Amino acid sequence: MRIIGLTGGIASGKTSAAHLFEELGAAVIDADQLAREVVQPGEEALAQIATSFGAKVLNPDGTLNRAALGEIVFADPAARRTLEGITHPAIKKRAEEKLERLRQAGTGTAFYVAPLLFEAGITSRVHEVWVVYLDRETQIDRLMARDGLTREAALSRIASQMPMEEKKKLGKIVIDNRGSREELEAQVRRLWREEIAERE
Ligand SMILES: CC(C)(COP(=O)(O)OP(=O)(O)OC[C@H]1O[C@@H](n2cnc3c(N)ncnc32)[C@H](O)[C@@H]1O)[C@@H](O)C(=O)NCCC(=O)NCCS
Ligand SMILES: Nc1ncnc2c1ncn2[C@@H]1O[C@H](COP(=O)(O)OP(=O)(O)OP(=O)(O)O)[C@@H](O)[C@H]1O
Repeated sequence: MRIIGLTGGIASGKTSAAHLFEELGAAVIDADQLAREVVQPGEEALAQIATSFGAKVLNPDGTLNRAALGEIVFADPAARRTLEGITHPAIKKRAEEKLERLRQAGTGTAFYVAPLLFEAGITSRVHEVWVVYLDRETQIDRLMARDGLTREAALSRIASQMPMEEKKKLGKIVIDNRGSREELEAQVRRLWREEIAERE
């Protein structure tokens, strides 16, 4: 099974691109989704987060208060590393399990969508890396609009990741998402045809 790592900066359009590939028939595993699964009530990682960060990162019903935790970790690199130390092993384990299931089902190509593919050193687990790219101002605008963040909060999230220009240099294929959704879709369709369908 060929595994394509799909990455890019925050709000670059990874999820949007992955949905389009999925509509065309691709198998997709999304690290952000796995990150949500591993902190569900009853999961070990949630208990560890509560121990490390205190009850202020929990909602009254015991679920994770993502906004409160986000405010802490995107302003403090040491806190972010603590959180990653808890969640990343659980995310990687779940990803391996899902990939194994796809392999057993005879899947030809699978996308592993992960914002921190480079930062977390997961590139060795995929066969090639594709990067969804966006210029900084468009990235700030889309991030503020999607998550209702101030410019300052958007900038601190962007600063917590490898700069997009660096990521762009490391991609075998770069999907340019500066344009419209239609332009994104056209690129995805072309890549599907030329890089996946014709090779399977
Ligand atoms: C801090 C948390 C609670 C904030 O939750 P929130 O719902 O606001 O954001 P969400 O999870 O949807 O992430 C949105 C985007 O933020 C960026 N991001 C998330 N975690 C990180 C991180 N540790 N470092 C840098 N960027 C990150 C990614 O681009 C991601 O796509 C959450 O992101 C989290 O648990 N992060 C740690 C797990 C992790 O590293 N996830 C990234 C995928 S491996
Ligand atoms: N070509 C486009 N034109 C306008 N808006 C877009 C385009 N592509 C994506 N968006 C919007 O930009 C925002 C970010 O896109 P998306 O959620 O796909 O990014 P992402 O890389 O998965 O982000 P994250 O790293 O935070 O998970 C979303 O609100 C999405 O609807």
